Amino acid sequence: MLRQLHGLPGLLAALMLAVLAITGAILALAPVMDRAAAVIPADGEVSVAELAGRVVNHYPGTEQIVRGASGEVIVYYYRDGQPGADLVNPMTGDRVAPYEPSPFFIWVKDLHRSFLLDDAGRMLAGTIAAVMVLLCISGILLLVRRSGGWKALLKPFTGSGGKRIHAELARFAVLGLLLSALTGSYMSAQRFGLLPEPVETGPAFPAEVSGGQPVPVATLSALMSVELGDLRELVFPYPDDPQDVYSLTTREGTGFVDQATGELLKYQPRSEGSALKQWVVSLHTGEGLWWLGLILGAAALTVPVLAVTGICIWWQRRRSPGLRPNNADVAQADTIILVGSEGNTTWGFARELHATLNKAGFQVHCSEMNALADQYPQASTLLVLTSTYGDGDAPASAQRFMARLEGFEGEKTLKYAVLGFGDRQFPNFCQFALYVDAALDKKGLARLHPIERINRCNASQFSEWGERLSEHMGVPFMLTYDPLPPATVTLELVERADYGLAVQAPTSILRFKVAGARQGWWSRFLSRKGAFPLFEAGDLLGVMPPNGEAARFYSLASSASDGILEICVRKQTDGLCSGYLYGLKPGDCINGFIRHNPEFRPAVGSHPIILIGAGAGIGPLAGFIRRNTARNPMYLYWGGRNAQSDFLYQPELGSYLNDHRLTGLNTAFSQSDEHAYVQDKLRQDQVAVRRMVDAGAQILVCGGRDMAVGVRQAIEDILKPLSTDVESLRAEGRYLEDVY
Ligand SMILES: Cc1cc2nc3c(=O)[nH]c(=O)nc-3n(C[C@H](O)[C@H](O)[C@H](O)COP(=O)(O)O)c2cc1C
Repeated sequence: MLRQLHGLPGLLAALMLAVLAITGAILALAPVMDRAAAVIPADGEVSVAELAGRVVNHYPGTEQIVRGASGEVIVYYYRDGQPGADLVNPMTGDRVAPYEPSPFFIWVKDLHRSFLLDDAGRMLAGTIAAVMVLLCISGILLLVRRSGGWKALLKPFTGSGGKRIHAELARFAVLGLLLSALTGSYMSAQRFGLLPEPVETGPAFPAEVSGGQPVPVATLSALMSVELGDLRELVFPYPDDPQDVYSLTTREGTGFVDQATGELLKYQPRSEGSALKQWVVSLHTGEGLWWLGLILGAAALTVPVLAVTGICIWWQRRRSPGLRPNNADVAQADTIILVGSEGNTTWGFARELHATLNKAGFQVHCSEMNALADQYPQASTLLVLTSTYGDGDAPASAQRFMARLEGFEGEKTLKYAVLGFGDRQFPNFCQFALYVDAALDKKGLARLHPIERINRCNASQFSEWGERLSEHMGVPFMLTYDPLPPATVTLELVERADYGLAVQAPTSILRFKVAGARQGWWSRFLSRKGAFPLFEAGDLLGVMPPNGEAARFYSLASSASDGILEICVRKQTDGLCSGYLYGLKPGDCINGFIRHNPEFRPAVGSHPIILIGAGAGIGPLAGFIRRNTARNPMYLYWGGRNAQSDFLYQPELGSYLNDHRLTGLNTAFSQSDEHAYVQDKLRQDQVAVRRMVDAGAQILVCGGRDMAVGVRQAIEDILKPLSTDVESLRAEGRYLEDVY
């Protein structure tokens, strides 16, 4: 909000602000030049009477003497019937120079006051001054936020480029700009009647004047008691009119002086309103305060630079979609997301992460990697999402990251996780993310979670990473983001098989007819919008829940060549989408799309495949077995609750065993006499499992998170004698998990 309040008016008014500022800076020179040209006597050295006496000696036709705000003395006179004005030396009354206001300054003043547009322009200038007040106040608050508090306002700023220049200049200039803007707004408001303007009528002409013989002006007692420094103007009486008087205006007020007696007649002190107005004018123009004028002028000169850098910042922010309006401040954030991106797709994932963590109650700051701050005082978690380009090079928004990391003084308590985005087709898959992970480790930061790499923006890999991150951060949340909104097709339920009701694990195998699916080469050839893509068991079916929430993903238990689309769904308590699917009757239709998941597939070849799952996790495993027409050795370990109630795929598995698509089946039922879980069966079978792994077996695990943790532990124990472990198998692509 604060940022919009600062940015939007700034953008709109940038050009006009620059005009006002530059002309203001030029005008600020006028008092300095006036002062430089003037002869200024010391305080108390010259009285108005002495000055007037000296001037009259040189200018017998003097009409008026004016003392400018910068101390210069101007005499207006008539000579040979012609009016004239000279700058004079108050010590002698001599002419210093003819008084000719510079046409250039007059033009600049008009431009400054009204954009050369009279009243309409004056109103516009007044509005711009008010916008400037708003910009200054919001800018000060942004500076405070950026520095991490009022006390830190004078500390060096972090950041680089335009942002840093903008912040540093603003810190230098903001008070001067605020003063100019406030006084300018005040003057405009008075001029247009928004604030009361003091009316200075002056005293009425004196009813009684001595009318005596005029005496020399230098001897008039009322003028002798006024110091030159207090004089504003002295207007002389008409020559040869004894009834006329001198009109004297000083800093304090206005009065009349009898030209024969020297007496002060009818003095009227200046009103408070008028004095205030004069002060405001001086504070705005620097008149009489030449040093303030210089400061204000210097501050005004920063405005064009602030406008240009402000526009650059705004443009950069628009181009970096990850910088969200609800982005927490560096100084306050407990979680930092840094994004390395060239084509902006990684920003989409970062946005989802940012929004999800925000919802989960974290104070999240998200920025590009190039904007790595020197420190994050409140942060405990640093999440880096980066793509890779070229030969393992940094993407555009991360090119300065490594250099900035050298100066990074982050807390050693800051824990980090790196998520790489790349493409396995490149030889250096997510190489830059690997470099970043190693560099952060070298810097002494602790890993919150080991680096993971996402191939071709795979949405389900991202969701799975989110699950593991959620575990590490100790707060439940789900990441669902699909960079390309999928084209859905309508699927009609043709058959369902229900299990598990008796053991409170209602689970259904749902089989859909794929409307619009085109199989084989013809499908590929046509491959037009709306055609259903080919799919394999282990791929994911994305289902849009009826209330329009984000898609939920279900592992496919069939391949396109099976002629049916099959999923296995366990109805979750309060599960929005699982409840929706579980409630379908044959003939009902849903909208779905395919998300390929090539990461979760049995390897081709003759090495044994060990399939491990529990509950509905059997779906893709059953699909793999169905497709095992080559009769490669395939073993299934599966856990349910009770053989009589939720033995999913029991008839199919029997027939797969019979035709040797399945080599061995080992089941565990937790609500039977044996009270066993699938990991218990693995341990019982550990010699066989170890032998298979030693022979190059691949393990695929599918099911709930708790089951996966138990299985991992069991396999870890089983592998101990082999001097290998789950992580090594995982790195070789021999331990795959599809966990939810
Ligand atoms: C020219 C080019 C070079 C790439 N080089 C690599 C690479 O070396 N390693 C890699 O894993 N991915 C590479 N990629 C894939 C991108 O990292 C991947 O598409 C990523 O999702 C892009 O994210 P971004 O749009 O946020 O930059 C490359 C992509 C392009 C277009």
